[in-house]
Amino acid sequence: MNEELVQKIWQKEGLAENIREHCRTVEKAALELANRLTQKGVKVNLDFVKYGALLHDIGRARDHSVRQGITGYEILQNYSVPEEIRKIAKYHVGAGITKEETLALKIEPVQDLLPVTVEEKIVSYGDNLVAGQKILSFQETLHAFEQKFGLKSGTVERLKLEHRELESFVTRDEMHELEKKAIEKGLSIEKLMENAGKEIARITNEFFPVIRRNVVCFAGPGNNGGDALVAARYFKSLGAKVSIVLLVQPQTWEAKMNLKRAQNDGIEIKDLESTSGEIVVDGIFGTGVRGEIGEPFASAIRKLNEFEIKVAIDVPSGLNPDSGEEKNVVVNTDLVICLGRFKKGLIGKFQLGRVQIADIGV
Ligand SMILES: NC(=O)C1=CN([C@@H]2O[C@H](COP(=O)(O)OP(=O)(O)OC[C@H]3O[C@@H](n4cnc5c(N)ncnc54)[C@H](O)[C@@H]3O)[C@@H](O)[C@H]2O)[C@@H](O)CC1
Ligand SMILES: [K+]
Repeated sequence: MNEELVQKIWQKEGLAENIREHCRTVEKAALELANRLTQKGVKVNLDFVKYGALLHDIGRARDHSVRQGITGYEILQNYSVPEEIRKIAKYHVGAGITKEETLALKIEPVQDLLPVTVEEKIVSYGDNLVAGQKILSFQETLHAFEQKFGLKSGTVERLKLEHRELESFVTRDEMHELEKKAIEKGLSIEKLMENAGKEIARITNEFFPVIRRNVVCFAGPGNNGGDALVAARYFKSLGAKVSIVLLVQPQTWEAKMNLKRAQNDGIEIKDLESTSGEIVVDGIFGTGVRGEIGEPFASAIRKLNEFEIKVAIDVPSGLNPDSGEEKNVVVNTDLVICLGRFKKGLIGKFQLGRVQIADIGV
């Protein structure tokens, strides 16, 4: 891939001059963001970002509808452009488009058009920040999006998620600092854990209604397990049939306390072997995971992966929260609910929207 090929494609497809200029501005915004991420140790392919930005609007040579991303993808199939760059064009429109929205907008074929990789998200987000030839701040962009799409629209929600993933993520240590500051301000781990459990149940229920369904909460030794024990109580109050799989006795005071509360609430504790259900909540390990995963945790992760719907608390167990490296076993999650902030190790790993952020007060 090189500049010459970009020029050739622009020329051959007859892309209007003002759109070419717009693409140059998006290239600038996207590369600035990509460089900031690289400096923070996030792996980004700068070529994909550069050429993806330059070609993201190629569909507009023929198509000015919301389908232009797919049209662009189709155009780029006629050239020797890497698939990673074609997909940047395909998924850049708005802050991505969901399958349901493609149906409503009559975009065919009906499908999710949501960015996944870090490069796809950078170009989609960079494009959103550009108004005409100007690069706006996130706040200015958010305001404009709220005016255009409505405060509670899916597009505005996804723009915020792009911002949280690309511009306000944290490492394990940074999260620890935020937690300390919250405690100095008068919050406690107990309160943060209560907030976390409540939000996990609420957000899960929004994606996968839990009423009358079997929800199994897997709890590991630390505070990630504590969150799962709190969530169990809230799932019950939402009408789910809840049980807990306790892999080891809780190790922290807050988790121990919440085990008692769950038991007092009449929630059943089940063995790993006898458990089954539809929705499973992964509270095995969060940001405190270290080294390889041994027993009984490795078997628990394998068992958990057999459930139909898998929701991870904070980080899928088995994933390094800073580097994103996968350990010997890892939870294949459908939805991750990050507590307080997006965790660095998850950048570029999930389709936009599949990582939600729970506000816990930090
Ligand atoms: N940071 C915050 O503000 C908050 C964090 N909370 C939760 O707390 C979590 C972090 O809690 P913890 O620091 O207790 O950590 P974890 O719950 O992630 O796990 C730590 C525990 O697992 C054990 N462990 C780690 N790696 C292991 C391995 N490979 N094999 C076997 N055992 C292993 C450790 O010995 C320790 O007992 C977060 O991910 C989040 O879910 C919430 O409770 C609310 C607030
Ligand atoms: K987890």
